[in-house]
Amino acid sequence: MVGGAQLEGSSSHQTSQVDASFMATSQVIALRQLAFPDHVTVLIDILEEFRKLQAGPRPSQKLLNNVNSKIYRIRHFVAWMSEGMPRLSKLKFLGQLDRLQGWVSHLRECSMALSTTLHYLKNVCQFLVFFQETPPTSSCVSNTAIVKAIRELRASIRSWARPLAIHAMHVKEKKEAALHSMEELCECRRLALLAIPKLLSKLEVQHCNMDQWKLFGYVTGFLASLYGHRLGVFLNMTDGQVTKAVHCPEKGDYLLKVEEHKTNQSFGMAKMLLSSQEYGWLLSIIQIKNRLAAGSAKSKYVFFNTNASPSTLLTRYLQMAWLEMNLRGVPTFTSLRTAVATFARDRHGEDSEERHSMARLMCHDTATSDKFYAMDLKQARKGRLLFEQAQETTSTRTLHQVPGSDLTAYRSYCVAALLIRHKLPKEAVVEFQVHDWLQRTTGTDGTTIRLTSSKAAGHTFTLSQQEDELLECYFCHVRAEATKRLTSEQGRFFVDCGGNPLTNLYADLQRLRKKYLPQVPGAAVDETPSSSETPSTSTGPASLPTPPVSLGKQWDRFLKVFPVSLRSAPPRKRQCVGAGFTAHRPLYRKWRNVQLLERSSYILSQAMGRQATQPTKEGWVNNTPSVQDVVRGWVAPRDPPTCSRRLIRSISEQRWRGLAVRDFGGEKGKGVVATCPMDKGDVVCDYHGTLISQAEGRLREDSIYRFFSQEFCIDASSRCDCHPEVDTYGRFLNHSRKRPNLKAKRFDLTFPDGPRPVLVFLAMHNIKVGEELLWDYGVTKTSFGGEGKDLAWLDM
Ligand SMILES: C[S@@+](CC[C@H](N)C(=O)[O-])C[C@H]1O[C@@H](n2cnc3c(N)ncnc32)[C@H](O)[C@@H]1O
Repeated sequence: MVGGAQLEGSSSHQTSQVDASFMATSQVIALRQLAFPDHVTVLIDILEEFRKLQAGPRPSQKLLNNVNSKIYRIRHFVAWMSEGMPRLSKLKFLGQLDRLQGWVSHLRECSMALSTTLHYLKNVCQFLVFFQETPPTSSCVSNTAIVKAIRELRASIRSWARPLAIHAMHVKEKKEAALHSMEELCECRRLALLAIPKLLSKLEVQHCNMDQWKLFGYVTGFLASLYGHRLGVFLNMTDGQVTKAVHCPEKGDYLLKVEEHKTNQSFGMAKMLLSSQEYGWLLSIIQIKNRLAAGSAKSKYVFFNTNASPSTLLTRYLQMAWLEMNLRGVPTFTSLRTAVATFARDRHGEDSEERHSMARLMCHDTATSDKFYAMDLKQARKGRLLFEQAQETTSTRTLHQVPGSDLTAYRSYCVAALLIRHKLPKEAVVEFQVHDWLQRTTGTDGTTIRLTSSKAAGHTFTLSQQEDELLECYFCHVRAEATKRLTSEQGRFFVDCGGNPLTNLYADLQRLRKKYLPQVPGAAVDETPSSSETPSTSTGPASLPTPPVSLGKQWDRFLKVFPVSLRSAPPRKRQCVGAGFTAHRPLYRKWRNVQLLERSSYILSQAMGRQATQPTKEGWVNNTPSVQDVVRGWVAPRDPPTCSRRLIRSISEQRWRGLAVRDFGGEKGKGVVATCPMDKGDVVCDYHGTLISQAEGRLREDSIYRFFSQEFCIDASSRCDCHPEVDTYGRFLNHSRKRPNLKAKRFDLTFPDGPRPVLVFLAMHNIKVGEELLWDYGVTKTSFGGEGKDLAWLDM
């Protein structure tokens, strides 16, 4: 028996390097150490051939390392199989089944990681397959023996699959438990923003190692929790790279590029866009270094050491800062990276362009991570949401648990932004159209909106990005919620909670005034809410001395601590106070209201089924909905969307809900977008025009607004005689072959003036606010003898 050192001293230089690193690991120490028969040249040759085949013509360093590891494992196998055997050059020992079984049991007995054992088995199996295909001429081992050996190894590999899967599950579980939350990452940056300037000023007055390390911890923690860069990126960041960062004077930011890091071969330089403040931190660190003793000043690295090398203890410094910030767990750069990459995937979707561009910035391989990332609660929740959304109807797609008063308050902020910040006259805000919103243009200085309705025509204003987001959120959620029950709407941007155009803007302003300026003497406070809206009861100054913004935050926290469910008991005063909610009464009242709403809807949903349930049977002791509560929540069932009476009315009056025409410009021109969520199967509108025969349709002058069905033609080239005052929607619907969300369906309806066929568009799946409505015109570039061969959009 020979020691491990002899195994290292193999003929190949590369192998010996790998062996050396392997020898350091406990698994190898646990493996029975055997002598590889170096004197058997046929073995050396065949191993060398195998190595070449595995490495291919131009192997990367990583591949070379992997191949060396493979060879190492095969050498171990050969050493085991050949030990004490005669005439080794005949290679008969390779087919010794009992020896092979002994080797497999030996692997099992060693305290190796499961995955490592599996590597041994797979590599040897691969080698034997290679051997079977290209046996050396001196080989006397029979093909049957090799086949049996391969079979034995494959059976072993299969038997490891299950324990390995269980092991992988445990690893994932551990990862789940260690994943930092998004709140932690944000909190880290918030606290770092406060701590870094203080540390910098302290270091300016007097240098102290502890402060310097903490500073490194805070700065790297800040950047890593945002960009998820590897430790190596911070270790290798040099003064030169900082001073050479690309500066954008207009925006005041800097693009910093770090050349040396683990994956620069695949991703190039690691990049970070820094604000001037963040960039200033790095410059200050460099200045601190230059003021210090010569040793540190020699270091070219930003996160310097007392000698010229980079600071190797950055992870320790990060952990020090983390501890000081009182955040959960013990972070490493890898754990922050995992969290950042997980949130990017959860937020933007697995295959989204946003996720991939974030991954490119953080030099991160999404394909590998998808294999190894743990599914966390948030992801599971998101998955559930997908299932729920797949079965969602408009009636269930509500802003759950957001009281009407809060929705109204949100609108008030939007109105106030336009009236007060942008100084728009009242009529302009009242007349602001959905169409104007959809036509807004985005430039470097913000989003510009041009008002077009007669009373407001000529008004133009520019919103900041934040204001744009505020209004977009209002449009997509609050307005969409308000208008969802309407059968048609007038296209005004600001509507009350019943979806009607808003006229009394001052009520909105008064509402805000009442919230924010309760003590202004003589401020005329209009106590009456606009007719169809709920007054904002929970936020009045008398009932709630704390500012309304913090109430919102408190409510979020309150809900987290005391989640509302059908069965949960309202929190007691002691519990509220214990959890830090001193002014708990309004929160408690709100909690009960939310539960009451949930319970009423539950009773209603039960009553729709076969067995109506009495509230008392649910075992609810208090906060039980009364008959009035339940009745209030009841909505009369709507006619099915395709009910002919309803269709005839909508077509005759050209009243369609949730549609707006948007000008996309260019070749595409106008199109129609949804301003309200729509459900699969919803009737969207008809293709409105003059019904003529196919033959007549062909005789008329060419038009892009003519619809040919198999039996008739609808001509929408000009406004129709029945609605000369409106631009009907159907004619503006654009085409998509690959992503249509509407399909055209023929209905035969009897109108007051007689029966006739109509073409109606139905939603093919649930449609979101802002989505363009598209249907497949049924033509491709090759249709009509290739007439449209130059029209790229036909195939899109
Ligand atoms: C029925 S009209 C649709 C409304 C039209 N976009 C407009 O502004 O009046 C059909 C014409 O719209 C244009 N169009 C339709 N779908 C398109 C698409 N996906 N991309 C570009 N142009 C499209 C083509 O010019 C087509 O002839």
